[in-house]
Amino acid sequence: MNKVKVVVAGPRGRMGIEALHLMKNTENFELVGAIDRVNEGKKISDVEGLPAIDAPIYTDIHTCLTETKPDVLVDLTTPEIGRLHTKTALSYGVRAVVGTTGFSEEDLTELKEMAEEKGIGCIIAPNFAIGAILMMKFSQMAARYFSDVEIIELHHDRKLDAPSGTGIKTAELISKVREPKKQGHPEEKEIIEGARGAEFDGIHLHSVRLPGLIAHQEVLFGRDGESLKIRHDSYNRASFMSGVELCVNTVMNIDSLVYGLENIIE
Ligand SMILES: NC(=O)C1=CN([C@@H]2O[C@H](COP(=O)(O)OP(=O)(O)OC[C@H]3O[C@@H](n4cnc5c(N)ncnc54)[C@H](OP(=O)(O)O)[C@@H]3O)[C@@H](O)[C@H]2O)C=CC1
Ligand SMILES: O=C(O)C1=N[C@H](C(=O)O)C[C@H](O)C1
Repeated sequence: MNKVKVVVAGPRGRMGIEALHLMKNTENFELVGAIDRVNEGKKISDVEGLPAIDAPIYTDIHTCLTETKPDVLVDLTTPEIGRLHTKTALSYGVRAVVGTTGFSEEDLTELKEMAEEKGIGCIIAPNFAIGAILMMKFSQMAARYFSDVEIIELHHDRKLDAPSGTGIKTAELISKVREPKKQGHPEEKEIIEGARGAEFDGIHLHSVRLPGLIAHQEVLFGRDGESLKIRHDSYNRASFMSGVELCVNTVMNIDSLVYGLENIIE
């Protein structure tokens, strides 16, 4: 069996550690390296808390990609560094699976062009959890009947970006089918700035950050005399790993950029 050779960026992070375990435990994946901003020259197994994998750690992505020659880079870092890693990987002809959130529309356009130019796959997935994908799909379905909707995303307080990638993706999917409208009272005023949350195409998005939370989202719909609430909860980061596995396998067989797992899971 030809194994898919993978490099993971962000191996000490909350998602990165889970991804290392996934690589170790999945028969057709071979972890050939990791990109970390510390631990240059060490093996993954030398770092306390990381699984027993002999693959080397690099601080420099260029050296890593040149020496390990991976098929796929899995990026689980921060918006700034993830953007740089993804562009670099594509420029080397390495496919990318990106879980990192916080990319702008311009970033997505640029990466799409790069992937097309190189004729290789790139998957940018704001959420890898199957339940979250269904939550987004169900919300899009409901928005055909309920044009009044508010999104509340709730995350742990170590999260850098707001709104979450999932919140933005949900608003994008809803806005494709929702009858355009400005919600709330036409003369509504914010007494404290931000009270009505962020707005995407007239859809209000609220971000909650609390210790103890992992990743949660509620999509609230209302119409005369009734309401509908669609909620998803990730209680651990293992919930994202079947999506990572699917993406690493899928990215090997596509030749352009896919933004969102809803385009892969029918
Ligand atoms: N798509 C999905 O389903 C999911 C996506 N995410 C996203 O994944 C990303 C990672 O999340 P999470 O694991 O919780 O975050 P963590 O903060 O736990 O991990 C981020 C990792 O990136 C590393 N990093 C930060 N800056 C740099 C840099 N300049 N160079 C190299 N490495 C760097 C950090 O290293 P250091 O410790 O040195 O700072 C850390 O190991 C986020 O964007 C998050 O939104 C999260 C969960 C699910
Ligand atoms: O930072 C997180 O934790 C998560 N980030 C992603 C997002 O921004 O939507 C996915 C998930 O919600 C967890």
